[in-house]
Amino acid sequence: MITFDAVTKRYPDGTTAVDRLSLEAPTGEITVFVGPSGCGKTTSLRMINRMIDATEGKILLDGEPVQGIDPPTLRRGIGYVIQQAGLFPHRKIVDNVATVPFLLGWSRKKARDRAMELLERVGLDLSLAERYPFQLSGGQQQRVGVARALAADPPVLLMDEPFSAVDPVVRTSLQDELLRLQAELNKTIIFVTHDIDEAIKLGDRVAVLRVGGQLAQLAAPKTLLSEPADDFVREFLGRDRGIRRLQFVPTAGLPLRTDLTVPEGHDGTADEPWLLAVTPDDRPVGWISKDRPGQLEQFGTFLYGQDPLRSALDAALLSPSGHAVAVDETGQVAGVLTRKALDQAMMEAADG
Ligand SMILES: Nc1ncnc2c1ncn2[C@@H]1O[C@H](COP(=O)(O)OP(=O)(O)OP(=O)(O)O)[C@@H](O)[C@H]1O
Repeated sequence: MITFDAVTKRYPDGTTAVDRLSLEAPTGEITVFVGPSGCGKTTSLRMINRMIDATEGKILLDGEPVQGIDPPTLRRGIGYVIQQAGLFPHRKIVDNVATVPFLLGWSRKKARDRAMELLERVGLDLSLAERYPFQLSGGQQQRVGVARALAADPPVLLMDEPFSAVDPVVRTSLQDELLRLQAELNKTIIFVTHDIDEAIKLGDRVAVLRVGGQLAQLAAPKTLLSEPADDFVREFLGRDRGIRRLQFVPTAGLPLRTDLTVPEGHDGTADEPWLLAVTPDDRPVGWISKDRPGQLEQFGTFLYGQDPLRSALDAALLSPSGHAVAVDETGQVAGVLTRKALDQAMMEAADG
């Protein structure tokens, strides 16, 4: 566990970057620091591995003040990932990752084997191992940065806006990869971002900081969205806070209609305005409208019971029928969540 106990950082020019920050980042969890530019996120992060020293207060690592640990020893137990990956430009990818284990006294072969294992773990093609950083895309470099930070198997990982320099698609896949890795590794991670969506997706807990370096709120993402502590947090969360909340509402147990599916090629005659055409093994093909029976209209699906209500809403909005198609893990239709049932579920979510 990492503990901030009334930590203040004043720079020599008088700027108070962090102001009496107190919080706990539990072991094995991702704690996200989020807030507007200049609110002290990076300063807070760097005080943990003593790249910056606190002016007042204490930071404890499993109860031990970091101020009492010499920086090289401290940093051996702390991986650090930054925005532009910060790779050594003249070393091959495999050697970038092997550097830390090698410095820790591992044999060159063992360090390289470990590096290859980690490159695979972060989802990189091993054929890239012999390349130099400039021969990789930004997203690939970022994965190498994560592999390198994990090389010495540190219990703590500090990540400073690690995914903000890549495009949104790559960014989403890096986020997914981090969550997948974390489910295996259970590191204690502090993750800095200014992107509230990223904070909500990745954080077990999210600390919202305001300019001046004060903690505005520390809460689980769901609580943050439903009970923002004050106007600053509410505003920072943005206008679509209501939609984001649906991310945390389960679809398990929602009533599905199973009488709206018909075999492919059906002529659309029924009392229903919309019917869902399915293959013989129950995979959705398209919606048939009573008004345009010869035409298949597009549909949207969500994984029933696993995807949240936000995905069901998205599926409904993707289709002119306004209904969402619920599928199971095999892709077969579990039923149809009608617009009416969806509206009901959203109303209940807003009340709760
Ligand atoms: N070396 C320094 N000397 C003086 N002031 C500094 C120094 N480094 C940072 N600051 C100031 O401290 C405050 C917090 O900076 P910090 O980099 O921690 O913010 P941040 O939340 O990480 O910002 P960003 O999202 O823009 O990276 C800012 O007002 C910044 O200008």
